[in-house]
Amino acid sequence: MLEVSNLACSRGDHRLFSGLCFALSPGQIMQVQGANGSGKTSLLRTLCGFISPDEGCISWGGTDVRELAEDYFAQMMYLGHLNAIKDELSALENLRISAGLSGMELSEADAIAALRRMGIKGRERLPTKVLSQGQRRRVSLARLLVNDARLWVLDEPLAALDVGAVALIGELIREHLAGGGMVIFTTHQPLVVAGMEMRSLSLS
Ligand SMILES: Nc1ncnc2c1ncn2[C@@H]1O[C@H](COP(=O)(O)OP(=O)(O)OP(=O)(O)O)[C@@H](O)[C@H]1O
Repeated sequence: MLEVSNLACSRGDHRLFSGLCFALSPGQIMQVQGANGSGKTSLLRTLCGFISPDEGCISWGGTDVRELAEDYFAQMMYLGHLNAIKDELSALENLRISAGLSGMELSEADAIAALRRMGIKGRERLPTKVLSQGQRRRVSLARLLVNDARLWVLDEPLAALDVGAVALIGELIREHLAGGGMVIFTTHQPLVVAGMEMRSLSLS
């Protein structure tokens, strides 16, 4: 379980949020809502340990994530709103390298299967710089299919996706939750995850 208590964060001299408390259990999904600049990305990055909070505690399974360090990072998958893929490398290379960086060996066949599920069939070996924005986003999201992280932290996962890909992400999230995973995410577009209660947290 992820537990957040009394979390406060500032960027520059501006306090974005304070006194934030919530918990996320296996099978639960939570959407972080708020206007542009309200601090959604900052909250997600704080949960991932990229930003140190001003105050408060983030714990995973009852232990402070600062103590768990790598043990926490190994159970978490963060996808930022930038795709974090290398333009010169193919979709296949990007996916296999990012799996390797997470400590997983991903076979070419498994990588191709993940990319095909994400609709990248026939373009797996092209440099990603020649793919469309939506295709590049799909390559980035294919990482969700090839990791066993319990906690998915997704910043604007639907950006640039067409209707079919949005539905696919909804299905991937549903499968992840059904398997005991947890998801915290932001989006400015509607996301439907069939049969799952969507919790929300609003920043102002
Ligand atoms: N490194 C930084 N230094 C100073 N201010 C920052 C920094 N990073 C973010 N901010 C500011 O913090 C505020 C919150 O930014 P953040 O990206 O968390 O918002 P957001 O809710 O995700 O916005 P959006 O919906 O536009 O993506 C913004 O005013 C932003 O300018």
